[in-house]
Amino acid sequence: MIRTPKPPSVHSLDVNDPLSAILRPSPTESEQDRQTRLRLEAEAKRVSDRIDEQLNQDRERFKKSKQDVKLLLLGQAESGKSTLQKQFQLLYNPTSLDEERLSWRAVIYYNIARPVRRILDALDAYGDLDDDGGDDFSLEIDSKFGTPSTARLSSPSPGFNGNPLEQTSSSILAPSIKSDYEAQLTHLRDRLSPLLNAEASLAERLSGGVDVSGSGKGNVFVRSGWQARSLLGKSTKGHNDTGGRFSFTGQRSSLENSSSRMGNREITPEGHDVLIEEIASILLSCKDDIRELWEHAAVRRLRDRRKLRLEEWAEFFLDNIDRVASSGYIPTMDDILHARIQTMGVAEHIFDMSVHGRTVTWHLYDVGGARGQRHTWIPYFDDANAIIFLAPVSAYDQYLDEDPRTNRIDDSLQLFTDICSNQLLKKVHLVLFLNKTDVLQNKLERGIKVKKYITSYGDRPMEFEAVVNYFKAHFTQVHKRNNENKRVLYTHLTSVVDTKATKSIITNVSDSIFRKYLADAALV
Ligand SMILES: Nc1nc2c(ncn2[C@@H]2O[C@H](COP(=O)(O)OP(=O)(O)OP(=O)(O)O)[C@@H](O)[C@H]2O)c(=O)[nH]1
Ligand SMILES: [Mg+2]
Repeated sequence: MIRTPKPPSVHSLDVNDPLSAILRPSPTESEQDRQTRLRLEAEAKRVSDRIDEQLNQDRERFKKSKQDVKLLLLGQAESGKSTLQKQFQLLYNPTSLDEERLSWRAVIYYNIARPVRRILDALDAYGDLDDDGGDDFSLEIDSKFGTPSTARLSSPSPGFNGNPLEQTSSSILAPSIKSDYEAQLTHLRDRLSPLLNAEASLAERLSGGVDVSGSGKGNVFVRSGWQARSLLGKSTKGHNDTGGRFSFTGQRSSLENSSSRMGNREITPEGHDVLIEEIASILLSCKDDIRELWEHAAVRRLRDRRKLRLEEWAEFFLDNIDRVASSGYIPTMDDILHARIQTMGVAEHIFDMSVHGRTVTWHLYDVGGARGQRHTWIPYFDDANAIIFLAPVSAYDQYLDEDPRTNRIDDSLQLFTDICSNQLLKKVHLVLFLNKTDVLQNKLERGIKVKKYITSYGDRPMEFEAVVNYFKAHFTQVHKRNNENKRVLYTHLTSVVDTKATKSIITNVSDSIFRKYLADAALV
């Protein structure tokens, strides 16, 4: 070996290599220059070694994660994916959801402020409806529903986008009743104005200032880890006592930036969340007005006539307004399961699960289901072991926020067709949740006819079993038509807000996903 009189450089210099020639120190290099060069080279080597080490770690993690189970939750917006994710979290990493309890107040308060505004707007638009006797608009139905792969229901009445304000008012009132009614309404509006004003601040808090165009009724989208904005100093990522992990996908840096920015401004040194405490006191002071509005005969009439259609979560929180608006309110698990906030992008949740004496790491991907979010799913298809596809069977009388001409069941069927026929997903274990069965039951009890929205349903009975079987047959047919690999479709009727029932379904589904995973691993 040739020893150089000077300390070796980090670069090995080959006399024939033109790059080495450039890097070679000048023969006239002074001692001071030499020291500087050596210091810089040592620093460069340190950085380079750190990068190598990081790359090695990433490679190891990637190799190991190849052995993990990857489960995608897919389905249209509002189908229940994030709610199902919360049920997984409750089952396999319960303390993490417990730690988030307080941060859910922002969502729940938003889930109250927004419907209160919609009720007032509907009252403005329709007045004290007592005239037309008719219920909601009628729809033309496309008989193509019988062929799900091309199924499409035709447009509802022009101008409708789920917002009653966009429909024309046809209120006719006796003048004296009208003035009483208007006085009442004006009074309520005044009393509720602080809450209405708070809506925008809540939206800003939840979205971190990100405005997503095409979000339909003006709903707020959140990125994974939004809870960090309200967690009063607790971290939502990293390991915790139970070994469960929660990680962010793709958007970590912007989330962390906004989290600390907002945290500094809005959390007092005593740990009080200024904005949320302020809104809690507004709610407390107008709790009776909200109840009065919610129970008002005019509002009941608008709901009965279906001029005002509130989503299940809005009804849930307005029904529970006394409890939720009380002082010192802390959300219950049931409240958290009912809270609604739209997912943006893909959120990855990681936890360990022990099945048949083996502990395996699971990656659960909860995706945003709105049309504008669906392109973000594709990078996750390559690696997926299993999919749970959620289709809300209660949605037969609803239309997409993103496209008010598309019936939600149609959209679900079309999306399911895309998933079943996707080449990247051909070998993936496939589970179908026909979800929101409790909401379906409720709609049928209220006499909301399936036939009115889906003519092909015809005169079949307005009974739960018949309706569910009808929808199930359509999904099964889609699967059969796109099933060269003869894969099994596991179907469950679910209401994912029901913790007890969902727990047993999750256990059952996890078990079958794991068996398939082991079988595949044995073949590799
Ligand atoms: N009653 C009832 N409500 C449900 C059920 N499943 C979901 N929900 C509610 O429906 C709303 C929407 O559910 P999410 O889980 O947020 O829907 P998502 O599929 O994640 O929606 P995106 O994030 O927009 O794609 C929430 O308020 C849930 O509480 C169910 O089976 N029954
Ligand atoms: Mg979601």
